[in-house]
Amino acid sequence: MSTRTPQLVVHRDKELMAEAAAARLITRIVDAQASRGSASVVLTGGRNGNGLLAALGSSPARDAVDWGRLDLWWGDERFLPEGDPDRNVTQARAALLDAVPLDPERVHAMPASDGPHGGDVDAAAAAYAEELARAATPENHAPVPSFDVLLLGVGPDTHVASLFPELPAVRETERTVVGVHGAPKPPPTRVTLTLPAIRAAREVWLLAAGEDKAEAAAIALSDAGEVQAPAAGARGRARTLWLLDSAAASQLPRSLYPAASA
Ligand SMILES: O=C(O)C(O)[C@@H](O)[C@H](O)[C@H](O)COP(=O)(O)O
Repeated sequence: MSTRTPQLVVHRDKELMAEAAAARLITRIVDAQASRGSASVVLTGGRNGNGLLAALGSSPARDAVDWGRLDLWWGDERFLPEGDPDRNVTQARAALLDAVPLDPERVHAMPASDGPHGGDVDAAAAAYAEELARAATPENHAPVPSFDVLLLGVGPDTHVASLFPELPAVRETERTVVGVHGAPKPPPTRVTLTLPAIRAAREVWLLAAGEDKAEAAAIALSDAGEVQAPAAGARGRARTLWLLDSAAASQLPRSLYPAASA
């Protein structure tokens, strides 16, 4: 199987999906820390991303992670004031980050709308792109680090991060981070990694649970174009993994549905 071909794992329900994904992520982080000294993970907003973080927090294996040697980045952020309950970073802190001994210097939250760039979301996006570029090394494949795992929730319209179908952000081919204006999912103003930044990750994991994701998963895993179906363009350099529950997998063509998943 080519590394460009997404792999699928289907779980009974979203709770099991979150627990299995958390166990998988712990293993991946521990392996990366063992081989390279540190690990880097890109977090996603949304219920499934937060469900994974909560499951990770309740896993006894969480103590296997060296939390001080983990870099955390975000795939997107809702452009709201610091501490706003709708910010992805606020939700991630509540779900897990406040409970583990992370190095604050390695927690790379995206700028808030009351931060140094004020309400200028494009300047905030450019600043985050610079932060990523500073963390990249010459052997990385883009002006962003080669993230070990980049997590993405999938919207019912096939959006990932804040890359919505047909909006300019999904067509970006140069910049690694852009501001989003007029997103169909509230709030309308957001900051997002672009597909070139996402595709610099070693592994991209897409999380989808529930009936309302079934059509999106089927479209993104067929021959859809990335401008119409952004999830179709989210690929990792070494691996692309879709983690689904059975409801989200219910409309997949039989040819894609894995033979033995639980
Ligand atoms: O800021 C956000 O809302 C996101 O990062 C977004 O891309 C999310 O991951 C999907 O909309 C899936 O969300 P659910 O997991 O809640 O369905």
